[in-house]
Amino acid sequence: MNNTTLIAVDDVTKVFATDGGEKTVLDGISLTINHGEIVALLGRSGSGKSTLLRCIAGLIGPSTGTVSYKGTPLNGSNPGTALVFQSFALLPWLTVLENVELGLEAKGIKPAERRERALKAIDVIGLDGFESAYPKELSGGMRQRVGFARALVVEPDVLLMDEPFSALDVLTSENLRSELVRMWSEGTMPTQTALIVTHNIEEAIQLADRILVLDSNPGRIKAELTVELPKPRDRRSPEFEDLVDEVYGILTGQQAEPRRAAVNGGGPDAAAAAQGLETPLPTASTGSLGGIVELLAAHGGSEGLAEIADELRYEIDDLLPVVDAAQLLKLVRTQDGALRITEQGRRYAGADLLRAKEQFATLAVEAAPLVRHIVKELRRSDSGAIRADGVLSDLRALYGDQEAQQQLDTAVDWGRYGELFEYDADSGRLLLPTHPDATAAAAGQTVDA
Ligand SMILES: Nc1ncnc2c1ncn2[C@@H]1O[C@H](COP(=O)(O)OP(=O)(O)OP(=O)(O)O)[C@@H](O)[C@H]1O
Repeated sequence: MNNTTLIAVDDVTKVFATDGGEKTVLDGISLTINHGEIVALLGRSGSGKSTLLRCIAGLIGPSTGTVSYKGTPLNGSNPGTALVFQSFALLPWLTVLENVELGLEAKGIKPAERRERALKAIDVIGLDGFESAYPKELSGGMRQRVGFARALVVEPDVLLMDEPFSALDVLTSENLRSELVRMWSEGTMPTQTALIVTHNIEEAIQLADRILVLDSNPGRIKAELTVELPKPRDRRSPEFEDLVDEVYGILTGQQAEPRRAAVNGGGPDAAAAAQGLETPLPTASTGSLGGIVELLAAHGGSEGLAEIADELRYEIDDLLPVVDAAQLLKLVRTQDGALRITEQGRRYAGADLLRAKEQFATLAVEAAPLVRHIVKELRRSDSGAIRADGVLSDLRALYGDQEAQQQLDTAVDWGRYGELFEYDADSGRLLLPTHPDATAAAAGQTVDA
């Protein structure tokens, strides 16, 4: 591999404004992309992968730090890159050929050369014969090939891909991915250097020479792995499977970091911190929590995370919050990419519904600060009821609108299951189970505060 650095990201931070203040999405990110290598950026949903990719493409600027292309800091879009999006982003009224030519038109290249280069890119990416088709006449896989052709036609030094296979069905994405690996290995791919954003562990291992694992909240580089297995890689090989386990180990080793509210001045911020609300609840339903503990019990108490994801057909974004929640409640623990049931977990799996609920209630009050906070406030109130809005506004300062609501919804799900409190959507109140309106609220059960 040639070690010329094409892209250097130096101590990049990105902060977005939210309703309650601001949110640090990327924090102190430094990385390089060298000529001839394929780098994967792997992380959970919301870890800032797309934001980092957009900073590298120069579509947005970092709040602090720099992104450089061949040693020159960017000032606007990155001239050495082209993007492939998850959603294809084709213009429906243009043919395949015209869609591919579009990127060249923007660069002021003359029509004859445009046509010649577009035809070549179409040929390389396996779209020969479809030049005059319109996007709607193509399958998802073919449309994404157009997306690749449109990026490759400008002959970028670095191809930037944002989850390019995630909108495709499993077989189509497998097919396109394998084809790209083959083209890279055989040297028929015009662009030799790439950065791919993905939340799919196997995809990262299949494609990349180097994997950067991003931590969430805020996004930081948590680990870097070099993948030295020869390509094409056999995902059934023990080496491949070991790597999958290693990445699962890295991703689940993550502790939820206390959130620092960005509101200056400290008022609601300090109050929220005192209540422990800055430690987020993993957004897992009680049903999925019970399910994972039972699955483990049925598997003799221990199973690899990759196998569990396979069995449940879960992506990491579905599985990891459930694992986090089960770990938080000490029902399971992770070890080297495997999940093990704890004594507590065994009791939970073996209990009848009433006992399971009681046990859950104790564990949730012990380990989940938001649930504990709501129970405490309810017990403190004379009426046995509090307004959900008040809790929500404390959460907003820490998490922003959407995530604050998600936090409250999860706490309500947990509180209800453990029969710790009820939520009455009509009046927007949280209620102790002994409150006269609690039974009616339990019968309603919709959460849309
Ligand atoms: N323009 C913006 N304003 C405010 N917040 C934003 C903005 N863009 C992204 N965010 C927030 O930044 C966080 C990271 O988003 P980003 O899309 O980069 O993550 P991701 O790892 O790519 O996740 P996903 O896989 O779900 O796309 C999210 O919480 C998102 O809500």
